[in-house]
Amino acid sequence: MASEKRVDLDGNPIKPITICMIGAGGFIGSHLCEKLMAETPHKVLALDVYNDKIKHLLEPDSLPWADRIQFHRLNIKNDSRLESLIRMADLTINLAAICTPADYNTRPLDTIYSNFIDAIPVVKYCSGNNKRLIHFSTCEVYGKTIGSFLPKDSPLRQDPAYYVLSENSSPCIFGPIEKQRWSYACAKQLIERLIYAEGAENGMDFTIVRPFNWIGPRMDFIPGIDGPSEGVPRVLACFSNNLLRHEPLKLVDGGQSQRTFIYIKDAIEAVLLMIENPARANGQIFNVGNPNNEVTVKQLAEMMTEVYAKVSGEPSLEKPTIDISSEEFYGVGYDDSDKRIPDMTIINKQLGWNPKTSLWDLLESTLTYQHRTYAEAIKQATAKPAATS
Ligand SMILES: NC(=O)c1ccc[n+]([C@@H]2O[C@H](COP(=O)([O-])OP(=O)(O)OC[C@H]3O[C@@H](n4cnc5c(N)ncnc54)[C@H](O)[C@@H]3O)[C@@H](O)[C@H]2O)c1
Ligand SMILES: O=c1ccn([C@@H]2O[C@H](COP(=O)(O)OP(=O)(O)O[C@H]3OC[C@@H](O)[C@H](O)[C@H]3O)[C@@H](O)[C@H]2O)c(=O)[nH]1
Repeated sequence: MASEKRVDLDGNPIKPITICMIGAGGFIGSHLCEKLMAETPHKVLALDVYNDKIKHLLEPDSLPWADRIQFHRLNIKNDSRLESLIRMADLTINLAAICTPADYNTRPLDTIYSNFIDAIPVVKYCSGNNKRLIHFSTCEVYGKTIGSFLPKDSPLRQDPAYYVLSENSSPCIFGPIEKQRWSYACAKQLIERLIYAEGAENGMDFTIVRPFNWIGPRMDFIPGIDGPSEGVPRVLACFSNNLLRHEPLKLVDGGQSQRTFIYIKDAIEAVLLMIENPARANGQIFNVGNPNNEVTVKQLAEMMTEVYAKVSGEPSLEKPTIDISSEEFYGVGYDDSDKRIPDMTIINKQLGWNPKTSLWDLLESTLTYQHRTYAEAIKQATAKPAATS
């Protein structure tokens, strides 16, 4: 637990602060709250429309950190309490967003409002009240790699200069407007520019985080169990759902896109360093990812199938994957990032941070959690229709 002796990276004692965390009830928020409660003396004002993923931190009242976390159920679109909560805190962390790709092309208005318009008051209140802001952006702001425009057989595709994504030098390359997939990336890019401008013109203290596919327990939902049956979560939950239901994993356009996946617990270490080392983090944009964990989506599906068989003790299907077109899976207007390797130079220099967990290990702990949490509920849900017929 928190001790007076905790020091920052420059050896100065860390003073307890109050954090206004918007979107605290989501995947990343729940892990960040857990870390802050278990390992620091900081207080959290946790804002969200939901609190299911942090219930274990809020109840019972006898929890050792009960007086350091306070949940406020509110929608930042239309709640006048927002400014006073930001004013009560030393630091605001904004995680609130629509951030599932299935929504970007089917609900582009909600996506743009959520990621740009709704974030504007948060930036304004922080700037106007001289409060520090840590804002969650995304690796999607890079869009496609320069290399993806080269001929397929060009040797330059192997040159990192054509695909490694660097905060201060890589361009942001999106598809045409009719490819509404990019509504999210574009809204995130504009809010980054607004925050950067508040820093440049009005001296606001800010840090921008660009997460590269953070994954782990409590990510999204399992359709039909703790989310809508027709809902499409991000790939970890889609594939977990298929494995739990003994269905083949669906590979969008053959699963050739590449991603680097990082364990949520590694990534949260980086966020804690940003929180506690403002002098090193202010004014920075940080990639947070694990460049060593790169796979194609097809390779991810194969590895998840193998790991799930191990942790569940159930044999895998003879044909564990099937191909599906992006139009059938996501609808019209979908497009994809081809490859995402984060440059780690800046975060390494400023915060001395490096990711640790291999893809196999993070999948093993995550799929153990998925199996323990959902296997029984799925069994019951799938048994029901048979029992009533
Ligand atoms: N998980 C990743 O790998 C990843 C990658 C890139 C970017 N990000 C960014 O990180 C942030 C958090 O992502 P996450 O994975 O935890 O997503 P999440 O959907 O689990 O969490 C977002 C939370 O924000 C809340 N929220 C949304 N709109 C709100 C509103 N108007 N008022 C109050 N609360 C609201 C939601 O209820 C949810 O609990 C997002 O900004 C996302 O764009 C995440
Ligand atoms: O069942 C599925 C689901 C997804 N996929 C593919 O898997 C890849 C990864 O999909 P995800 O749903 O995790 O989302 P993406 O990596 O494309 O975007 C994510 O990136 C970072 C964040 O900003 C967001 O959380 C989200 O936009 C995509 O190529 C997608 O087409 C499948 O092949 N099958």
